[in-house]
Amino acid sequence: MRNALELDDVRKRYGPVTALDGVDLTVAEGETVALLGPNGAGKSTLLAVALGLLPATSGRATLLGRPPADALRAGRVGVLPQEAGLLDDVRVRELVATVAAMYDRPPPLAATLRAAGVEDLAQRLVGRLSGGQRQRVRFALALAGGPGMLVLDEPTAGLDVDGRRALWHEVKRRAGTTVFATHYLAEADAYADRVVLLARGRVVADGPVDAIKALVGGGEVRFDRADVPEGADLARLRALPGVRGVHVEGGVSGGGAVALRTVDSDATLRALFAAFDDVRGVRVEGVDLESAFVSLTAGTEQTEGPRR
Ligand SMILES: Nc1ncnc2c1ncn2[C@@H]1O[C@H](COP(=O)(O)OP(=O)(O)OP(=O)(O)O)[C@@H](O)[C@H]1O
Repeated sequence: MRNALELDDVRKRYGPVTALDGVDLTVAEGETVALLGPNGAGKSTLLAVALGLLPATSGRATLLGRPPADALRAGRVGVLPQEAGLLDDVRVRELVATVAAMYDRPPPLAATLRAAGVEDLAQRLVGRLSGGQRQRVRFALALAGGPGMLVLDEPTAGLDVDGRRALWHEVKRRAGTTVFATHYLAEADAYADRVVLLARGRVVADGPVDAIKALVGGGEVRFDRADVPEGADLARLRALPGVRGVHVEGGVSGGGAVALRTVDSDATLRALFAAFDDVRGVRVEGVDLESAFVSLTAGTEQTEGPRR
C-alpha cells in the first residue's frame, strides 16, 4: 500500500522555540490517525508542515507521493485548519460553491452541504453564524473538492454532540485517509486506527490505541473490604508486588473500596489473596487512554525559550 504521508526527520524552529524536533512519521493510505499531545506539543505545526503550509527548518515531507504543496494544489487533500478565518459577508451556499468550483471534479454541492450538516444554514450569512456552525462550514470547505484524504486540526472544537457525531459519521463513511489532531482522547480511542502521541515536538508513542495503553502497562486492581484499610494494612497493600499507588475510599455501610495502581496485576492479585482473606468484589481494569497519555507526556508542556 502506498503511503499517504511521510515525514522524515522533520524539524521546525520558530526562533528560539523548537516546535518539531526530528519527527519521523508514516501514514498509509486508508488509515485514520489521531495526533495527540499536550498544548504546544507541535500538533498544528506538524500538520502545517505535512501540508506544505509551513516550510520545515530541515527534514522532508511527502504528501500522496509528492511535495505537499503540489498535492494540496492538485486538490487531493481536504483541510480543516485550526481557527481558519472565513469570509463573513457571503452566504454559506455561495462560499462552499466557490471553493468547490476551484476543483476539477467536486461532488454535488447538496451532498457536501448535507455531509457537513450545513444544509439548513445554506442561505445564512457566514458572519452571523455561531462558533459551532462556523466549524461545520469549515468542514464543508474541507469536503468541497471531494478529496481522497482529510487533514483535520481539532475538527470537533466547538461542536455540540450532534455535530461531533455527524462529523465522525462522515469521516468513517468516506473511508479515505484521515489525519486529525484532537484533545478529545475518546475521539482518538473511538475513531483512530492509530494514535501518534507528540510531546515537545517529538513522537513519544505511535501505534494502535491498545498498544499505546499497553506501553504504560498494568492497570488497576479494585476490591472491597469490610473495613477501610488503615495504618499497617495500608502499608501491606503498598508493599504488594507491582503496586505503585493505593487509593482508598470509604465504601457503603462502613466498608472500604480500594484501588491499587499496579504495573503487574497478576502478581498483585496473587499476593493480595495470600495476604488478605477478607477481600471481595475484586476486579481488574486496564489502563485507559487518558492514563497512558498522562504517563507518556507528563511534565512536557512546551514553554518558550531555548531547549535544554
Ligand atoms: N508562529 C509561531 N511563532 C512562534 N512560535 C510558535 C508559532 N506557532 C507555534 N509556535 C510554538 O511552537 C510550539 C508548538 O505549537 P503548536 O501550535 O504546533 O502546538 P499544538 O500541539 O498544536 O498546541 P495546541 O494543542 O495548544 O493547539 C509551541 O511552543 C508554540 O508556542
